[in-house]
Amino acid sequence: ASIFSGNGTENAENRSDLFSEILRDEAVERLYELGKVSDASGYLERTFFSPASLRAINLIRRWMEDAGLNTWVDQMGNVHGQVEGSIANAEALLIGSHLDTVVDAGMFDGSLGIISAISALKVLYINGKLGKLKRPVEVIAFSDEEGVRFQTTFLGSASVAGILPITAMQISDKRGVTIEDILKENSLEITEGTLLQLKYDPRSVWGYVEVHIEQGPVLERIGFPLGVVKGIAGQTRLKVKVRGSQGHAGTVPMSMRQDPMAAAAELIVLLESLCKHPEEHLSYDGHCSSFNVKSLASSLVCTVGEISTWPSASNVIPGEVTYTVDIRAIDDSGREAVIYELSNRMYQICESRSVSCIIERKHDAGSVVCDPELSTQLKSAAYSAFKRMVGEIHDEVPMLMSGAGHDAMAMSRLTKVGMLFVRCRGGISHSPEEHVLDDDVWAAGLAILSFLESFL
Ligand SMILES: NC(=O)NC(NC(N)=O)C(=O)[O-]
Ligand SMILES: [Mn+2]
Ligand SMILES: [Mn+2]
Repeated sequence: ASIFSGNGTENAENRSDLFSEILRDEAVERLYELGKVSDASGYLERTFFSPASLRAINLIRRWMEDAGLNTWVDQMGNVHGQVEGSIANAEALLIGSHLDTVVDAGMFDGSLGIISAISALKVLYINGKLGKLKRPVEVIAFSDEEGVRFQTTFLGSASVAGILPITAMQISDKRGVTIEDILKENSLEITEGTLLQLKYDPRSVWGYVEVHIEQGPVLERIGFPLGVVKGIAGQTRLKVKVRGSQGHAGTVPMSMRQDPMAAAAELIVLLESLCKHPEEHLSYDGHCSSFNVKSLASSLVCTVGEISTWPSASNVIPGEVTYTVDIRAIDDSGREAVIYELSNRMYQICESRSVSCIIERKHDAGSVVCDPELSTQLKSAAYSAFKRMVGEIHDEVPMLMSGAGHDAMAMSRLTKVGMLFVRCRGGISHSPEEHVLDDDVWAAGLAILSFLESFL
C-alpha cells in the first residue's frame, strides 16, 4: 500500500505535534512563491548571480530570519542561516541545497531542500527549542549547483568545501563573460584570500545533510514518500567543437564537403550507442579490468543537451558545430573508460570526414558514497516521520542511488554527507511538470525535524 497517496493522513491533520501549517502549508506556499522568482517570463530560470537569483537570495534570507536564524550572504552568493549550539565549539551540522535552477525548471529541485530545512528549524524556534540544540545548525542555500551558465557546477558548495580553484574565476560563459566579471558587477572580488575565508574548517563541521527530490521513479513505484541515498553517480561534462569548411549549400558537391553538422550527428549517435551497449564498444585491453562492464551498463547515461552552429543559416554549410556531453556512471573507472573509448572513436570519425574535433573537459565530479552512520540516522528520522503521520509502518525506509548530482558531492570533500530523497510525480524533473505532493513536503519537513530533535 502506498503511504500518503494523499488520503492516509486525514486524521493526522489536526494533530498539533505534526505542525502541518508550517511543515506543509507554509512550506508549499513558499515553494510556489520561490518558483515564481525567474529571469524569464513564462518559465523558471535562475542562474548564478542573475537578477532573479539576487531576489531569491533576499527571499530565502527573510525566511531564515523568520525562523530565528542569524543570516549572511557570502561572496559566492551562498545564503547562510545559523543558530549557535548550546555546547560551545561543538561541530556544526550543515543542511543545504541549491537556489539556482536549470532552464524551464521545476520549482522543487534545490528549493525543497532549502525550504523544508528552514521550516523544520522554524518549528523548533516557535516552540522555544532552537537554543536547546546542542550543536550549531546552519542552513546553506548554495548559489550554483546546476552549472547552467558556466558548465562547471557546485560553484557555491565548492567554495564552502574549499575545493574551488581561483582559476575558476576566469571561466567564461557563451558570451565570453567570466565569473570574475559577474562578481565585479555585484561589487565582489574573489581572491585567494577570500577563497580561504569561504572555506569551512573540517574540524568545525559535524556533517552535511541534503534533502532533495528523487528526480527518478523509484519512490513513487514502491509507494514511499521518502528514501535515503546510498551514493551519488560521478559525472563528466564535455564541450565538443567540430570544425569543417563553411560553404554554399547549393554549389559544393556532397563528395567534396567537410560538413561539421553531419559529423556531429554521427558522433552523437556513436555516443548514444556506446552508452546503451558499452559491452560492445569497450575493448578488453586490460583497461577494463578494474570495473565490471555489466554493472557499468546499468548506471551509464549520456546526454547531449545543448547544440549550436555557426553561422546557422539554412543555405550555408556550417563552419562549426558545438555541443555539450553529459556522461554519468556509478563507477568512476567505467566512466573514464567510456570517455577514453569515445574520444578515440570521435577523432577517427572526424579524421575520416576531414573535419577537426576539439574535446574540452568542462567538469568532473567523482561518485560519492554517503556516510553509512549518518544514513542510518536519516533512515530512523524518516521512519519516525511516517510513524507520527500514519502510525505503524511495516516496511523498511528504502535506500537508493542518485543518478543526479548534488551539492553533497562537493560537501563530501569537507565532511561526511547524507541525503534524504523525496518522491516526485513520475520521477519527472528538470521540467515544469516536476511535482511533489503536499503531504510529501510535510513528510520531508517532519523527517528533518525528527533528525534535528536528536541534537536537542
Ligand atoms: N539534482 C540535480 O538536478 N543536479 C544536477 N546538477 C549537477 N551538477 O549534477 C544534475 O544535472 O543532476
Ligand atoms: Mn537539477
Ligand atoms: Mn538539484
